[in-house]
Amino acid sequence: MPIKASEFIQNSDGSVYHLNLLPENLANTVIVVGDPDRVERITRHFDKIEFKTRKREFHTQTGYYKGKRISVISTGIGPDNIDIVINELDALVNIDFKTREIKKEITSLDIIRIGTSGSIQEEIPVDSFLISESAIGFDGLLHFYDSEHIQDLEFAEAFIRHLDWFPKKATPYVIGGSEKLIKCMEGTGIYKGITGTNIGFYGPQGRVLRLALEDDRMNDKLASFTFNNKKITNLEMETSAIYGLSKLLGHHALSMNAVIANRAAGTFSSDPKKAVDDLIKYTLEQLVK
Ligand SMILES: O=P(O)(O)O[C@H]1O[C@H](CO)[C@@H](O)[C@H]1O
Ligand SMILES: O=c1cc[nH]c(=O)[nH]1
Repeated sequence: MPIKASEFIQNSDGSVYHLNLLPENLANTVIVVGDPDRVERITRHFDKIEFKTRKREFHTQTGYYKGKRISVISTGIGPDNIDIVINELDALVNIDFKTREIKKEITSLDIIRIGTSGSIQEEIPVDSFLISESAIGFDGLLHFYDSEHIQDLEFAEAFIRHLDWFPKKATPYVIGGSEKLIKCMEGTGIYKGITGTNIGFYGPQGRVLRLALEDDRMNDKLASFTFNNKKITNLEMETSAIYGLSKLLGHHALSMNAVIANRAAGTFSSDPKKAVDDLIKYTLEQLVK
């Protein structure tokens, strides 16, 4: 049965609604970044760019790095955008754009996020790199999908108890990153940890400018929580949603974080652009090693 016009939406040229892409425009290795300007900062290292498009915050370039075909796509900020990006990436490989039916053979993408993040552990300094071994989502997105079978429910329950989590906030969910991609990306001096994904940059990450927080001890409690000897290391705004939707759809996903803030120490990188550029170069090299 073809998927209805209101559910799987194609533009007049046949491309998918928000990303503006046709299946042939996408490589099977996809780098996702928050900032649209970061797309070019990645593809300037490419040997060749074969395709470029942009719509809203979703900028895409596909090309070759040392012979490997890679697409780079910006997601903009937040898990709501990730819902769009991962569903449309999956549609590009797993829905037939002519018949609008789900394909019999499912294709698995490698999806690597290169993002910025704030450390909540004092010993993880600014300008370091961190691989998100798993993610804890405070955003609630995954609960709209049939997803309990892929969540680490025990971890989430221990977390809720430790933080005395306010029940009007979304229930936290925990999802692992791709083992295959962790092996590909790990290296000397690269931290590994559990990344907290937040629905905002200020209050949801415990930042206070003029507004009081529901729990002003939240970041201390986040930092002191341990589960199976693992700690929550850093906060950002996309990884749990990427991990959750990718796992449900059968894709491999991993987040690489440039730590630009250290929340425990109250410090911020003096050159965040350099930290991101260094992480871009590292990640590209690991993909072709
Ligand atoms: O640098 P990017 O990839 O945008 O990631 C981080 O930076 C943004 C907030 O400044 C959020 O998107 C957060 O996840
Ligand atoms: O502290 C930080 C830094 C970058 N991105 C975030 O979401 N938080």
